Amino acid sequence: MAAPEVKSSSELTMAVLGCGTMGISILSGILSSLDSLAASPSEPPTSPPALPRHFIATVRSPASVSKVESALSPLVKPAVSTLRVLQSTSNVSAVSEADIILLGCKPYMVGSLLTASGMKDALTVNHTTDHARKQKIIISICAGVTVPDLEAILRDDLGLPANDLPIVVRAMPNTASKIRESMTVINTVDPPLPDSVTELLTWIFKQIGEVSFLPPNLMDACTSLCASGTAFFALMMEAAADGGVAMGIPRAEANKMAAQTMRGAAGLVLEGGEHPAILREKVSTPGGCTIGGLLVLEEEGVRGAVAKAVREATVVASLLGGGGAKNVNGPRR
Ligand SMILES: NC(=O)C1=CN([C@@H]2O[C@H](COP(=O)(O)OP(=O)(O)OC[C@H]3O[C@@H](n4cnc5c(N)ncnc54)[C@H](OP(=O)(O)O)[C@@H]3O)[C@@H](O)[C@H]2O)C=CC1
Ligand SMILES: O=C(O)[C@@H]1CCC=N1
Repeated sequence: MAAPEVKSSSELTMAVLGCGTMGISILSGILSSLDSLAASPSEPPTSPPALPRHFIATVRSPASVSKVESALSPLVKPAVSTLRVLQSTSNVSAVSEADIILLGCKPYMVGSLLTASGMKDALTVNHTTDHARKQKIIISICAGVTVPDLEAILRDDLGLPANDLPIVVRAMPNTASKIRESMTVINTVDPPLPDSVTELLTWIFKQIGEVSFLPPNLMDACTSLCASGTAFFALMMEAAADGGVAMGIPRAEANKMAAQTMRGAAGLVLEGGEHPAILREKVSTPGGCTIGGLLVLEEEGVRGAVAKAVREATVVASLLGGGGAKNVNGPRR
């Protein structure tokens, strides 16, 4: 664990407030990426002028401090990056020190965390220095919490003057950030973010996977398709492996075969440029086993069920910012 260091102008500090499953996944990806960049310095420079190299992660409990330290410390390389893992009592000092603040807490915690005593000073722009350099960037990955929600908390609840508001960004990554295979959607805003901020955001999220920019009205659907989607595909993978086990394949082999087959199908679409429907047809020999299996899936309504799950999770996601959804799946069905 490295101690805080004097930063050069090309080094930014990023604080992750609430470094749980997602915070660990995102920091794992970024730390690995910084290490790879340092290992291949001859590559053409495509990075923004200043990169996040100093990281502060906060969590509530001492047990989580140990968990985050053991997950991330092996990825911190001296001369490349530094990391401090602190308890939530240090949220304000972490924000004070940071250029970029990633909100990785649960959606219902955002209000209390951003209005903690001392947070106003920690977030206030220092007008005695260069404004552009000192305006902090808050990136929220919290499901259902919109940019206007965050700005209202900062302006109305915390009392920050409008011209002192940090730059607020909503992004939706997924847990595959950990292996740098996230699908992250960044919420576009009007007026657009400054180019330098877009460049920095793109760099951050490109280090952990693919990045798309979409308007705010689609962010809940993106949360469902990309973030919850990891769990949806995991369930399908598990179901396919179960079928294999039922037909005699050992569990470990079945899990590996299901996962690699899913990866292969995804690769044919993403890298091979194949449309999913054409891919499905190419595998379906007339009178063969694939069409037999596919028709069972259609008769059982799998297509409709999967699409309905994406629609349902979109609705639930939209309710998470206002204190949480009650009776998930209850009143809407
Ligand atoms: N899980 C996912 O796949 C995805 C989640 N998201 C969003 O990401 C956010 C985080 O989700 P996830 O990582 O699953 O949640 P976790 O529960 O894994 O992580 C939340 C973290 O917040 C910490 N925490 C609690 N209170 C405080 C506090 N006052 N100050 C600082 N830290 C605190 C917790 O610490 P402790 O462990 O000590 O309680 C924990 O480490 C959510 O808003 C969710 O909507 C977005 C995309 C995908
Ligand atoms: O289920 C949830 O609420 C979180 C947000 C997106 C993925 N997991």
